[in-house]
Amino acid sequence: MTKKLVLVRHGQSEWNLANKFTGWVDVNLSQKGEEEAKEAGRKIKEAGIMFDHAHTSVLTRAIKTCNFALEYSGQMFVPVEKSWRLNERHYGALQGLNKAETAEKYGDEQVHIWRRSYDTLPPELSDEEAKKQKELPMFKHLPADVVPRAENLKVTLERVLPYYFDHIAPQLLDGETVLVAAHGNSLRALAKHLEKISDDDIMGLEIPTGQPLVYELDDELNVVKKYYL
Ligand SMILES: O=C(O)[C@@H](CO)OP(=O)(O)O
Repeated sequence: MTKKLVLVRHGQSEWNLANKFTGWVDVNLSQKGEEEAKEAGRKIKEAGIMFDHAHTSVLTRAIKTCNFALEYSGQMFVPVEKSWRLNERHYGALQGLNKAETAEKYGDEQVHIWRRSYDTLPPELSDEEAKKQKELPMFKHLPADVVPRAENLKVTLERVLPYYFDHIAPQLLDGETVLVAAHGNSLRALAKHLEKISDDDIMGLEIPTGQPLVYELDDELNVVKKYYL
């Protein structure tokens, strides 16, 4: 039996709009982002997709996108699980900086490497910033060892996959239809695994905001079909 997994990258955030590196900073959706998330819900409804479970990160922009997608597809009853493991990739000391200004300072090439290379880490948070981050209510229950100071896609993949294997895959294997509302890079990590994309080729994969991406999977969770609604 074909299994269905739908990924939705959160709608445009206030920092996507301001062109700032965001990562684990908990910014809100922009007006346009809310509209994108509602539209994702309408598209899901139109496609007749009904979910058994939904998963999102602990960051507001993804949670709101998940809620809007469920509300506008008429299925707010669906149980939602939240995990830090679905958070955006941590952008380290780049968080809060403007992407264009950073490219002027360090060069386009360096910024492209920080943004899209599989295994180059961006500069880390300072001790003081790391301490402040750890005190935030959404992270204070996490062991210090798992709160990053910076992540590349490789590290992101390594913390997303255990969640996929333990929480999402078992539901798919039970024949359930699952929604994951998360972030550009946590979803790129998941897509890399599902589509068996190489470390080099993953640099070229972009997932647009607010557009539901459907994977149809076989009994061993291999992708048989992939399409955007
Ligand atoms: O700033 C971020 O956290 C991400 C996603 O918006 O940016 P990038 O496109 O560089 O991965």
